[in-house]
Amino acid sequence: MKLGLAVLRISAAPPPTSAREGGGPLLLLFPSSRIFHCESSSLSLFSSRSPFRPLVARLATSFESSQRNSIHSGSNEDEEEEGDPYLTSSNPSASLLSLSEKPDRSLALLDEYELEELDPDRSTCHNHRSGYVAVLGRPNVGKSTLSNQMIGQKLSIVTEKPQTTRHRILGICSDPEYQMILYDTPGVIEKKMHMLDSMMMKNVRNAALNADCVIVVVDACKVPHKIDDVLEEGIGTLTDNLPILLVLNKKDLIKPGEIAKRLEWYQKFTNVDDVIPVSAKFGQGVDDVKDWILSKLPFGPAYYPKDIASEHPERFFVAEFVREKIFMQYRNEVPYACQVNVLNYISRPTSKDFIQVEIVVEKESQKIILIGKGGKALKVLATAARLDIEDFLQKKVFLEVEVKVKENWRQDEGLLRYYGYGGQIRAL
Ligand SMILES: Nc1nc2c(ncn2[C@@H]2O[C@H](COP(=O)(O)OP(=O)(O)OP(=O)(O)O)[C@@H](O)[C@H]2O)c(=O)[nH]1
Repeated sequence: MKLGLAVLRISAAPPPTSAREGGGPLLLLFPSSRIFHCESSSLSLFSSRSPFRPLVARLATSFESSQRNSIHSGSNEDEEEEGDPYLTSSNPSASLLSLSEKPDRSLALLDEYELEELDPDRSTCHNHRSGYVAVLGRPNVGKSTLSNQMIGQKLSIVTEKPQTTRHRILGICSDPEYQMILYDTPGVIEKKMHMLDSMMMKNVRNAALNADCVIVVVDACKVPHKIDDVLEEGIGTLTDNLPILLVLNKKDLIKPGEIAKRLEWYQKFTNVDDVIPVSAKFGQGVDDVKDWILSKLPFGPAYYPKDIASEHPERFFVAEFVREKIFMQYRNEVPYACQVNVLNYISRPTSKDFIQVEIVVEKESQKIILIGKGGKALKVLATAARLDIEDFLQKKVFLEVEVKVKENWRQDEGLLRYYGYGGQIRAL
């Protein structure tokens, strides 16, 4: 394969005032002699201090395709009219990253330019395993807690409320010997109240399409139950081909004798390959789960550079942190009626980064609750979110939060796709 050396800078909207501290031109090896040199940058994604350097090759492809789309739609009015109104060339941030495509392993191999792994012998990968794992289960069973533990970093927000996870979150756990790519998925629900629920469940299913093995998490505190609903919703007809592990989570909350009984029940009455009891919250049994996954992953090179933990951009996690705080601070229906969008993310080398966030709610009454008397509640929320975001980004930020009403956004397919529930998120 012919290699090309590229300097990649992908533009974000609006363009940052300048490159972020600690960033710099990024040298990449591409599997062609073509040179990418796109103006401006969102070097926040590639900052040497950030662990979240998304798979640049995919972003480049995504950027390239959005460029192609703009040119194409500009030359063909009919097609532009038929297209998604949110993704036209007038929306410069329409660079999309598909969450259902597996990246090309050979590209990931080349991306590891920084590492000695460019050693040509590595392509044989006799001892290296890599693959995808779908983490499925009903709401609130501890899927996100388990995924975070395995990755060793908080990528998915965790609250005591069910259905916190809305997106399929891809987390990458790497070691010199392996790379496991985990899809933390929204909890499987049978009753779909909104279009949002249906789209979330479709994303659960798509996670299994890529999977080399599946983990079904159940809550050890609950009376043992069949997991057919989870398998049907999450895997569909793929059941025969995929190794399945049942993780009996929250074992810290029940007596050892009870754990043994539950293990026996699940081994007897579910059609899974193995059952492992864990306490995801306290990290007990998590290594056993990892060992099981490793035994099921195929041999082959890594899909992603070894030093990244996710391919979601930083702005995705910023929005998730705000959403987590909403779940923690507000009650009843309000958190479920909220959608958080990052409108602006501007890196400023001489002052704090500027992040502008909107919280979309469905009703004026929800907006009033969110803001609180004299804006107090919103201020508490923004402060709590900012502290977590700063901790995550390892730098100070200026966070501006506004609340908007969009009636029935949970039923609006176009908006839902724009918000990233259609299996594609904005890359930058
Ligand atoms: N005691 C105990 N609590 C746990 C354990 N794992 C998760 N939890 C708690 O269970 C609640 C739900 O955990 P999550 O990880 O958000 O569950 P989830 O399955 O991802 O939830 P959804 O977003 O509804 O899909 C949180 O309050 C966690 O702290 C565990 O091993 N032991």
